[in-house]
Amino acid sequence: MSDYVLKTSNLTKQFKNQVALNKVNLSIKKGSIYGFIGQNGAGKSTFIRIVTGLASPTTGSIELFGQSNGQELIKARKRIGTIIEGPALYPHMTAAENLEAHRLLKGIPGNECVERTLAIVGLQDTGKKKAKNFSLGMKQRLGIGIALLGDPEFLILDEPINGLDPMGVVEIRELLKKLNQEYGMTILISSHILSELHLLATHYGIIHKGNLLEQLTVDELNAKCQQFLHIKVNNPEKAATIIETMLSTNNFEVMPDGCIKLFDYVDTPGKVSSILVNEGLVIEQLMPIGQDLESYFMNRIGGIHRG
Ligand SMILES: Nc1ncnc2c1ncn2[C@@H]1O[C@H](COP(=O)(O)OP(=O)(O)OP(=O)(O)O)[C@@H](O)[C@H]1O
Repeated sequence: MSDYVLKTSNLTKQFKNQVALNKVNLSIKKGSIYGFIGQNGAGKSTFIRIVTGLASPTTGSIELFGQSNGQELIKARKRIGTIIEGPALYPHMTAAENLEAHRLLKGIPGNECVERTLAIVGLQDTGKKKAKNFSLGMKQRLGIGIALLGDPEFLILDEPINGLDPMGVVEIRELLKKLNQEYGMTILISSHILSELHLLATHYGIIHKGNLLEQLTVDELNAKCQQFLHIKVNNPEKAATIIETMLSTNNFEVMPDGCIKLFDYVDTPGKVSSILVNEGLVIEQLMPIGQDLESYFMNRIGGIHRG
């Protein structure tokens, strides 16, 4: 059994004079939450449409649950749950009625799944309230509920957080975490804002102008974005002792060249410098280094440097 739910090989989509995807080799590990990041027009929707079978590639191939051809690939696609172009809700129906209508459309036997799904997405207490009166976050959760009918193993969501208020973002994040951790679902979620996927994705893929620039794990991304104070003094050993005793932290590293990376006090460099100076050290350099997630993304795609 492959460890991967999805693997693409040189996936390319060319519209008349526009290359929407250029030889994309993307892989998604079973059990991961894969954050697919790219600006508007980067190629995310085109990628998702090909994976879900709504469009075909110009060249290249996809392997889904180990299947890449004909009927087997069609069968493998039945193991995907997705929201295509916004949740297909019936505005005059309640949450339960919406789920029931979609259950019948999908030909899923037995209506027990309706109550179960309502509970999973946290809409079990919405009673007679019609979908048109739901908040955006609730609508999105109902859309995810519809995608969950049929017990998919792989959930694909195109910009599900787009336009939600902060509360809605938290609701969706918590729901997706639950689906991943409690139900073992693998999730592909696209966004044009990297920081939206922070605290959620375990893996990231950055796409720009149809090219997959980088795939990295959350630990690799955090390491790249880690902020620290870069300190260069005349006596690093003494500085290390002072940091430990007077700043009560050992969250620092003395580098081979004698420079110190201090991972605490990044927002209060003045406190660090005054203590070091008071203890008689000469500071040659002391500055915060590192970047936030959004700056990393912008730098990676060649945008403006804000870090
Ligand atoms: N049917 C089409 N015909 C021609 N060009 C298309 C078509 N669909 C997409 N494109 C182009 O392909 C590129 C990638 O579009 P795509 O919708 O995949 O990007 P995206 O990352 O999903 O962005 P968005 O979030 O804006 O949808 C864009 O330049 C877009 O204009």
